[in-house]
Amino acid sequence: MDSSSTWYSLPVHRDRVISRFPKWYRPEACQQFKDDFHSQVKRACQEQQTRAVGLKMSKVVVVGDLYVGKTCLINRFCKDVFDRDYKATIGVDFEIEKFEIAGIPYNLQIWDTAGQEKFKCIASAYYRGAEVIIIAFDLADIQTLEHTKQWLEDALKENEQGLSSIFLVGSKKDLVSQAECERIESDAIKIASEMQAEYWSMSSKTGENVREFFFRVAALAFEASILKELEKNDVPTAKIGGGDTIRMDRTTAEHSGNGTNSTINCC
Ligand SMILES: Nc1nc2c(ncn2[C@@H]2O[C@H](COP(=O)(O)OP(=O)(O)OP(=O)(O)O)[C@@H](O)[C@H]2O)c(=O)[nH]1
Ligand SMILES: [Mg+2]
Repeated sequence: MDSSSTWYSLPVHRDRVISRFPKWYRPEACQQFKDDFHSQVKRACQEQQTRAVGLKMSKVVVVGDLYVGKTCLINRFCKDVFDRDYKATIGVDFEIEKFEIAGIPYNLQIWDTAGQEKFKCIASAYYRGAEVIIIAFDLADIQTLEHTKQWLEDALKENEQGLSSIFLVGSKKDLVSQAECERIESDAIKIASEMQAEYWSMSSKTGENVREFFFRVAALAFEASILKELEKNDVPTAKIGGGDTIRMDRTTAEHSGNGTNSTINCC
């Protein structure tokens, strides 16, 4: 059996089953203020009419300054570990996470990119086809928040505007007081709304909000994928039941299932 079929044949872990729509972090910092799946999506899942979504892998790209904690965030969610020692990402890595959402199998390919300037050339080559862009900054280092707009701009150069869901993440919540966190959050939420991003604060050290965040990412990406699939074969109508609008795009996501984890180095 080759590595591409190995990850696929693994069963979905009990801890990756999402049956209820995951909530936002702060209502004023979320782009999709609703507490259930889209009616069309629910119907498609109940009738097992989700077409290729169960076979699909959605691409998530995590970007941000060096040392903000991107690798730790992914490792906390995917492996439930935290490493105090800094090991810079050289180029890019990825992890594949298998979910079951509303009874349908679904996979996220989570790309961890290097924040160091000298590796940017290679990391940016992997931004393309991102269904989700996560921009991370360090709550204990305000300068890293100032750089987030540039990271988003770079990621969007490789992706069509409006087609990727965007999340702004403040990391290392354990390093700041509650009062400090709230002060930084109010600035971050303003930036997030300019970016049309959903905002979250979290800590990879304590694990606070990490699982909740990735569940929210998975559920929103899953919903967007199903709507895209349904729209492919349907008459192109902009409005559907309940007055919800389906986005009318035709882009196909990049598929690259060559293992559960890989490192690509550069320069
Ligand atoms: N206290 C605390 N430290 C953290 C947290 N997340 C990451 N760190 C530490 O911050 C340092 C950098 O973390 P990484 O995850 O390697 O940072 P990165 O963004 O992947 O860095 P590059 O790969 O160079 O882009 C490490 O020493 C981590 O232990 C956190 O939530 N709390
Ligand atoms: Mg890293």
